[in-house]
Amino acid sequence: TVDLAVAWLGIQMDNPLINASGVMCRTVEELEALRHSAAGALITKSCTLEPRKGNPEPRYASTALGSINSMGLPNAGYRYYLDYARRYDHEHDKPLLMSVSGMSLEDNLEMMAAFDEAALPVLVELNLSCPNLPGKPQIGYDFEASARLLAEVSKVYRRPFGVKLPPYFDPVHFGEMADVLDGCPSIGFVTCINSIGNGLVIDLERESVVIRPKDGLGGIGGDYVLPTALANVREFARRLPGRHVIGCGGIRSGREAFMHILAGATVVQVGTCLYEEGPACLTRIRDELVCLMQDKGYRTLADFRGCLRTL
Ligand SMILES: O=C1NC(=O)NC(C(=O)O)N1
Repeated sequence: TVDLAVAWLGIQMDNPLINASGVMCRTVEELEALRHSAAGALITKSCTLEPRKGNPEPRYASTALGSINSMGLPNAGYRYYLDYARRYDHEHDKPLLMSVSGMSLEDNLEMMAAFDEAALPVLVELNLSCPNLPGKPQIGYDFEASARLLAEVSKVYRRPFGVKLPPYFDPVHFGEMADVLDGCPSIGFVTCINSIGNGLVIDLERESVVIRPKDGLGGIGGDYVLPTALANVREFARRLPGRHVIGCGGIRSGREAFMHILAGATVVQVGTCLYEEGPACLTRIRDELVCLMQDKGYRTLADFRGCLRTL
């Protein structure tokens, strides 16, 4: 029989599926639905110091091959998610991860210090890659700013944490960001990838863009991003052997989940597919992954993790 269990950074999951931060995780109701789903763990919507309404709508659209979004970090503020984490039954329930995405270095430090003070058995994923804040660049594309932020965060948050990275598209950049992360001992995991930023989807009939913010520019997710996501997973897993990589991008069946793990991912996150299909997709993907492993003769995820063949 197949065993999907994963133990990493002090948490135990009975399967490797997590929601991607931002999808179905902004309210307690959504988080509770995820907690009752087949997800092996759940992660909260990236939080900011104060609540945010986010960008003007329409700010999400689906396409035949995936999605485009410019949500603009709508969230209830970090205190709301910290409160949910305080009430959470960490000992008996599935692991809870928290995503943090401050609007400034100071905001990130204030939130991370609060999370440190709370000393909850959660894993924090620091978002370096939101592409949808007008006028603000993705920190993950500024290697020096990323290094400074991680050094400062490590001083106020004294436990291992992770980062959500944007996609990189050049081996030199994989190397530069891996060097930044290698230089920060607190980084226990990296999540590759966030949406591919600032794409443009056009509605041919209306001869129009499909989302309002930034004249139609938004983060791309879904089938479009799978090859880029797999490349980032494999390249960071190779360069950071002592850290975990969470694979995110283009997963909509057991097949892509298998590919991400084959490329080196410890566990995987599901975004666009979860948004479009709802939490039942996690049951489907989990079962598809089991069947695929059975067909291939694998009993555990470790039997094939990181074993992608080259030619
Ligand atoms: O990090 C993020 N990635 C996205 O694709 N969208 C959200 C957002 O816009 O809130 N944030």
